[in-house]
Amino acid sequence: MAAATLARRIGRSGVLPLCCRLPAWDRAARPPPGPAQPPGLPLAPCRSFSNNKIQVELDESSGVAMMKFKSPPVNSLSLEFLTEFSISLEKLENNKACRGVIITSALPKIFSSGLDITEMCGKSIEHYTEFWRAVQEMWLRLYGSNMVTVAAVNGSSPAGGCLVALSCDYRIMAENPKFSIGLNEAQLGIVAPFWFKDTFVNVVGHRIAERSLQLGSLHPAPEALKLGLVDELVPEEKLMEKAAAVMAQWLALPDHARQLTKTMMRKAVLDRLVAHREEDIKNFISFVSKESIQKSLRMYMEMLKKRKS
Ligand SMILES: CCCCC/C=C/C(=O)SCCNC(=O)CCNC(=O)[C@H](O)C(C)(C)COP(=O)(O)OP(=O)(O)OC[C@H]1O[C@@H](n2cnc3c(N)ncnc32)[C@H](O)[C@@H]1OP(=O)(O)O
Repeated sequence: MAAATLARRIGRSGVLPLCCRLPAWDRAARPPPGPAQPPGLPLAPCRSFSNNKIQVELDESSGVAMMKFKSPPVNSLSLEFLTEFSISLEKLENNKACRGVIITSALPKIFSSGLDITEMCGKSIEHYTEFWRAVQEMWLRLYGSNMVTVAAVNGSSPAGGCLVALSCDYRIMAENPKFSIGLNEAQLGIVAPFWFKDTFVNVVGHRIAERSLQLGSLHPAPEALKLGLVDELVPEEKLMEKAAAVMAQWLALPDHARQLTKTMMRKAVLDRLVAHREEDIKNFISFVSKESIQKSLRMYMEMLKKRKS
């Protein structure tokens, strides 16, 4: 199905951020999961669905879904990717058998390269509107999710990729100093919107966020740990095992208590975007339509290509 059609469908379905929905207290009561499953073993019984860019497998016995980004070369967050992402989250959220999701990448060395820059270059106002609505939708769903969300960051994760990780409940990163993470928008000559910033501040605090945002810093994994941008580092081969163990720990608590606490911590930030969604889209369009911004984005893309050759 074309991305535009999928995106329109989300728009028509009037999806509300989860902070505005009835919480899922009525989910099937489950006993706390046992010890984490050993790595490499297939999770069973398993329901899986796979779209073009994201693969999802739900282990119904543990209530844990594994979501893998698989959009080469760099898992950039295109309109199509974002639409699949939101739909996948919605499917899991509405599935009573699912209580948590681990988000990772199926590609080596890259978690996600952030928003697809080509979606912000030389496109129509209609396209920018649709794209930005899809970015908002993804964040509202992920940040407002009632599920436990664990990011297993197995590669670099700039800008929008970092936002995905920041929006989860817990971040585990592969301890490779070549992998970096951060909101580097300023390096592209663009500005992270207020809700990117709010999400960042909620994780690392105001001072660290301010410095990192102004400098557009990409932090190598060990530095990201020191700043609290990720919660722990583990050797790459242990990443999924650790993510499963962390998930089991979080799922050992009663859903309703954890979910109410999460809502209490995140609601103000979510509500702020919900209240200003249309204004935020207008701001994005007016910003990205500026010739100077278009020039910066084109130059950045050229720099990426030159660096390669
Ligand atoms: C305006 C309001 C604010 C909007 C907020 C914006 C948020 C964002 O997320 S903006 C995007 C920020 N992202 C980045 O700065 C990352 C840029 N990419 C990289 O640094 C690197 O590509 C990498 C570290 C992610 C991977 O490096 P490497 O493995 O060496 O791969 P290449 O650099 O050779 O890239 C392969 C291929 O992919 C293209 N590409 C990379 N990132 C993006 C992207 N974000 N959007 C679109 N395309 C991207 C890159 O140009 C290469 O293309 P080809 O040369 O055609 O193969």
